[in-house]
Amino acid sequence: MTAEDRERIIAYVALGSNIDNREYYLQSAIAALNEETGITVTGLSSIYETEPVGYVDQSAFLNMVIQIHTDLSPEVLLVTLLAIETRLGRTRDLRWGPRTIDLDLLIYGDHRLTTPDLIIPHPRMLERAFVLVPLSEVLFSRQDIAFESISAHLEKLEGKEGVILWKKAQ
Ligand SMILES: Nc1ncnc2c1ncn2[C@@H]1O[C@H](COP(=O)(O)OP(=O)(O)OP(=O)(O)O)[C@@H](O)[C@H]1O
Ligand SMILES: Nc1nc2c(c(=O)[nH]1)N=C(CO)CN2
Repeated sequence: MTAEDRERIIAYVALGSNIDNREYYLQSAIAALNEETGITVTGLSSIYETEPVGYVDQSAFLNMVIQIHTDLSPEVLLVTLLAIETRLGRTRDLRWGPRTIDLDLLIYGDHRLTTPDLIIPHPRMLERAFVLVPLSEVLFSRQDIAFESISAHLEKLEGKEGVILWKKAQ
């Protein structure tokens, strides 16, 4: 089977960071994903500054969601996400604790999957406004943009322009 024969799946990945430099980690993760064979970044949400949820005694997060086109299987895609997290200094000291970068696979086409290592759709995404708000944005208004414009989009972060301070409703 050639690359052309393989099915291209549209998938959505959530990004989160709450260790400085948060913008650097988001940008680096998006660039790393786009450089992977079998992954093309095709859309992105705005970046939202959000209060920590779950374990609350930690710094505010930057969160966003991206759309990708991929011909990787869900399992290989997950391994790729975990490898990029590790390359960007992610450690796992505390569940839901501070992280340089968190990459969660939210949706993979219309597939449903439950294995010990991977659940799709992401089991906690419907409880998380910091996922649902940017996911809605990328689903409904920002599809299919060119990667070149992603860098321009992220440059807007300098001086915090374009960062929306958003607090979870109680
Ligand atoms: N859809 C998914 N996306 C990412 N990881 C998943 C998914 N389903 C299951 N996992 C598993 O969850 C494990 C732990 O992920 P991670 O350390 O990023 O969790 P977390 O971000 O702290 O918490 P949460 O899972 O609530 O977002 C991963 O190693 C992976 O095997
Ligand atoms: N605001 C916010 N809170 C969180 C986040 C996150 O990305 N943003 N991630 C968590 C574990 O996945 C736990 N809590």
